[in-house]
Parts: sequence; structure tokens; C-alpha cells
Amino acid sequence: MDREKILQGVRLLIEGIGEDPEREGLQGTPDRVARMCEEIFCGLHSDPKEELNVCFTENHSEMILVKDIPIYSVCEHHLLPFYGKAHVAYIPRQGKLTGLSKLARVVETLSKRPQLQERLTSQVADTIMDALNPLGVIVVIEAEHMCMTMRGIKKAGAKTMTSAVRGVFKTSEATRAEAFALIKE
Ligand SMILES: Nc1nc2c(ncn2[C@@H]2O[C@H](COP(=O)(O)OP(=O)(O)OP(=O)(O)O)[C@@H](O)[C@H]2O)c(=O)[nH]1
Ligand SMILES: [Zn+2]
Repeated sequence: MDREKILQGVRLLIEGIGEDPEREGLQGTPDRVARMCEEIFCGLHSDPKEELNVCFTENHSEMILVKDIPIYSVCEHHLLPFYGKAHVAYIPRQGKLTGLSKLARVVETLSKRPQLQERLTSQVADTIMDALNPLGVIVVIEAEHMCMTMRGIKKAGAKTMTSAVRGVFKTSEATRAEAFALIKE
């Protein structure tokens, strides 16, 4: 990341809104925002597939679902947070499993970028499909967008649900229904 650019940009933003970048409370703000950006956009510099290089084989051919994974991302249109929960399920091919935490790590890496909820949802599904070649993947994300609550249309509490469905979850209505039922529980 270009720290100097962030410092300059935040200083200009502060001036732009008619505030004084030299006043005590704002003096350290460009530096704080730069450090924050390194944290909340850290996923720009890592490959989510690498999170899935821990694999093992086990005689398990049914669905594995990790639900209620907390997500915090940033909408690329307004640079405001959107946050909520992700649910990730897959059905392994020939018992090829990954660590449960690795599914949450994929979500984490991809959410720490300027995002669209739809793109985040598909990217999680496609990363798991590419890395594990499972029989199917389903990803559901439910999130509240600050750009819809604290500004603009101001609809606090409105939730956006997105899903990405791959493989057997797409072709088998029963399998998809089973996943959605477990997610809703
Ligand atoms: N599809 C999608 N839209 C998003 C997401 N995050 C924010 N948006 C929308 O992006 C759109 C940007 O619309 P614009 O008309 O360019 O921006 P705006 O004038 O600030 O729009 P309003 O939010 O309606 O005031 C808005 O409708 C936002 O609700 C997202 O993750 N997915
Ligand atoms: Zn937005």
C-alpha cells in the first residue's frame, strides 16, 4: 500500500469538508486512517486459495456447513462498511476435506477488500470450487450496508441476502433445500 498517498488523501478530505487538519483531534487522523486501511484492506494482497492448502482425506461424503461466520467488509461505492454473517457449505469429492477455519479464512481474505456483496459471495464459492474441486459449494451472505442505513435511503435494519450455488447444489433441488434449511435453523 502507498502510505504516503493515503496520508495526503485523508488530509485533503479533512480540508475538503472544511475542517482543520492541524487541530488536535485531527492531527493524527491521517496516520490512524492509513493504519486502519492496512488492516481493513489487507485481503487485497493475499490469495484466498492459499488458505485452502491444508487438506486431508477422510471417509466423509456429506455436507459440511460452517454457518454464522461474522463478516466486516467495505462497499466499494461509498467506502462504508457492510457487515453480517456468511454461511459456507460444501460436499467433498472423494473425502477431500479442508480445515473448518480455512473456510472462514477464505471469507476473511475476500472481505478485506473494497467489495460488492454479490462479488464477495461468488468469489468465496469459486475459490473453494477451484481449490478443493468438491461436488458442490453454497455460500450465503446476509449483511447490512451502512450506505443504506446512515445515509441515502436510510433504511436501518434492511438486510441484503446473496447466495452463490455451485455444482450439486445447483443441480439437486433436495441438496440445495437441505443446505438452506440448515442455514435457516
Ligand atoms: N448490488 C450492490 N449494490 C451495492 C452494494 N453496496 C452498495 N451498493 C449500491 O450501490 C449503488 C450506488 O448507486 P449510485 O446512484 O451510484 O450512488 P448514490 O447516489 O450514493 O446512491 P444511493 O445510495 O441510492 O443514494 C447504491 O444503490 C448502493 O445501495 C453491494 O454490495 N451490491
Ligand atoms: Zn455503498
